[in-house]
Amino acid sequence: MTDALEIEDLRMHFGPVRAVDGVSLTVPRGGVTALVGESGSGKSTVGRCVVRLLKPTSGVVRIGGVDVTGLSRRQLRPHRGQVSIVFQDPAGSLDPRMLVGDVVAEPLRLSERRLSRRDRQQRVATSLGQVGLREEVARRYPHELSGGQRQRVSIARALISKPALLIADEPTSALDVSVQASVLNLLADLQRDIGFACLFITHNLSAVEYLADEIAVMYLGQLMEKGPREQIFARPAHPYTQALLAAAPVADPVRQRARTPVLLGDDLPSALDPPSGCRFRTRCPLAFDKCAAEVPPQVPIGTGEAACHLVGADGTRPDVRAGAQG
Ligand SMILES: Nc1ncnc2c1ncn2[C@@H]1O[C@H](COP(=O)(O)OP(=O)(O)OP(=O)(O)O)[C@@H](O)[C@H]1O
Repeated sequence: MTDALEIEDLRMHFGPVRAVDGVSLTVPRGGVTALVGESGSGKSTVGRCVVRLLKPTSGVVRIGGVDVTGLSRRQLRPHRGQVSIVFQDPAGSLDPRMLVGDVVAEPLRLSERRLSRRDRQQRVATSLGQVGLREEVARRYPHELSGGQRQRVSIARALISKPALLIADEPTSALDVSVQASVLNLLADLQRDIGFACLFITHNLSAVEYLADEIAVMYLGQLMEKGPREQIFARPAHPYTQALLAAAPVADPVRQRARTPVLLGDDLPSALDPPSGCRFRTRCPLAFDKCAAEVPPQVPIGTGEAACHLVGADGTRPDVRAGAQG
């Protein structure tokens, strides 16, 4: 069966800025793939290419097996309802002059243009109900709602067209810490109940521990590692994944103590002038000559793959924690 989303060798260059520089990943039907990495690594740009807010410089994006990369706006129309996006900042992504009901109904005007007014209202009510909001919220304006309620409205709007694929771009990062978990749980419940596929974009690896089936780790426009969630958490192969895991806050204090913190001290280098060879080498405690000279290929490890010269085809993995100590 075809995947809900296939991305092949995607590149998005803004002039000299190589924001995305050869990314390949898939989201299986009904599955969740998390795209994880620090701010500025190019995650949002990948999401925007998938929903075609950006036209990729090169590469292929297939949604439900259909190559949408070269399609014009008009040719894209029949596929519009297939994929939706939820952004980080609900205040910025909801039109303040529109009533919530109209905001939520808007995607239907594109994907199901012949729907009667009554059917549309019914769909709005159903969609609001799914995200735990009462029907009368439809007659309010976005600014009359709390941040968490506004993000629920964004989710209702994204799901009203019954998309096969949802792009969730840091959907909880702009919210009060107190409501982040409830919105995350809502998305997880909806995903399980409705069964849409999801590309979940986040800088916070621990946020996806219970949500993602697959994890792809991105650094400066490229993937460092990808694989099944259990493997990424239990046996991370790439030094960058290991560093991210060591830096991620965990709820379990026993595991917290068992980890040696690895400092990702310096900021991300610029996508304007990325390091030669392995892009992570300038911050990697294990870097050696070869890392500057040669771009590491993706090597299969377990059921995933990692791009590191220290990952062996026989399954050997570097250990950043040991390296940092020694
Ligand atoms: N329209 C644009 N024009 C020029 N550069 C851009 C544009 N959009 C993004 N970039 C650059 O591309 C790189 C990746 O940005 P992107 O927003 O995709 O990263 P991110 O990992 O999603 O980070 P964040 O979580 O902060 O959004 C950054 O260096 C950013 O400055």
